[in-house]
Amino acid sequence: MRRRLGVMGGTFDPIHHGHLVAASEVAHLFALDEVIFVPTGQPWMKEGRKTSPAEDRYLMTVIATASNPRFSVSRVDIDRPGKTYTIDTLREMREIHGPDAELFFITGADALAEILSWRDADELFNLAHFIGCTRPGHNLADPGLPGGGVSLVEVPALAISSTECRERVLAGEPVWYLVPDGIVQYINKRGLYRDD
Ligand SMILES: Nc1ncnc2c1ncn2[C@@H]1O[C@H](COP(=O)(O)OP(=O)(O)OP(=O)(O)O)[C@@H](O)[C@H]1O
Ligand SMILES: O=C(O)c1ccc[n+]([C@@H]2O[C@H](COP(=O)([O-])O)[C@@H](O)[C@H]2O)c1
Repeated sequence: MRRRLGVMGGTFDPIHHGHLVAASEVAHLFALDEVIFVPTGQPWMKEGRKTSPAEDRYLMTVIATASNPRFSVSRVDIDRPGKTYTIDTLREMREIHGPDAELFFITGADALAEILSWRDADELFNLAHFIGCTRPGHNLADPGLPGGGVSLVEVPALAISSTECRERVLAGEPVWYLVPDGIVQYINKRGLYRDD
C-alpha cells in the first residue's frame, strides 16, 4: 500500500487549534496515514514582521502534536539555510519518503489564494496534491494551479489566528483554549510575544 502523507506547512508562531483541527479533519477525509507538520525556517512572505526563533516554533509544534499518533514534525524547513520555499520542502519530502509515498500539501484558504506567487508555482502540482481548507474570514477558491491538482474541503470553523494569539499575549489577555495548554505554558516560560 502506498503511504498517504499529509504535509502541513506553517510558521506556527504560535501553533493554535485552527491548525490542529484542519490537519485532523483532512487526515480523516483523505485517509492519511500521517500528517507531518513542517515549521518554516525563514517565511519570506512574512519578512516585514518579527518572527520568533525557529527553535521556539519547532518546539511548540512538537508539544502541540505529541499526543496524536498520526501527527509528526519535520525540521527540513528550519534546517535548510535561506528562505523557505514549498518547492524545496516537497522535493525533500519526496527524497525522504521515496517514490511510492503520496504527498498531500495542506493549506488554509488564505495561503492557497497566494499560491500562484509562490516560487516555481507551476511545478508544485507535480510534487503533491494540494488541499485547501476553509478558514473563517477568507474565501476558499481554486487558485487554478497549472495542471490542477487542488481539492477544496470544509473543516470545522475556528476563527483563530497566530496574529490574534500574539496580540492577546501582548495585551495581557488569555490565550487559554485558543492554543493547547502546553503552548500557553511554553509561551509563559519563554516570555514570547511580550513586546512588539
Ligand atoms: N483557523 C484556521 N483554520 C484553517 N486553516 C488555518 C487556520 N489558521 C491557519 N491556517 C492555515 O495553516 C497554515 C499555517 O498558518 P500560519 O502558521 O501562517 O498561521 P496564521 O494563523 O495564519 O498566522 P499569522 O496570523 O501569524 O499570519 C496556513 O496554510 C493557514 O492558511
Ligand atoms: O514556496 C513559497 O514561495 C511559499 C510562499 C509562502 C508560503 N509558503 C508556505 O506556505 C505555508 C504557510 O505559510 P505561512 O507563511 O502562511 O505560515 C508554509 O509551509 C510556507 O513555507 C510557501
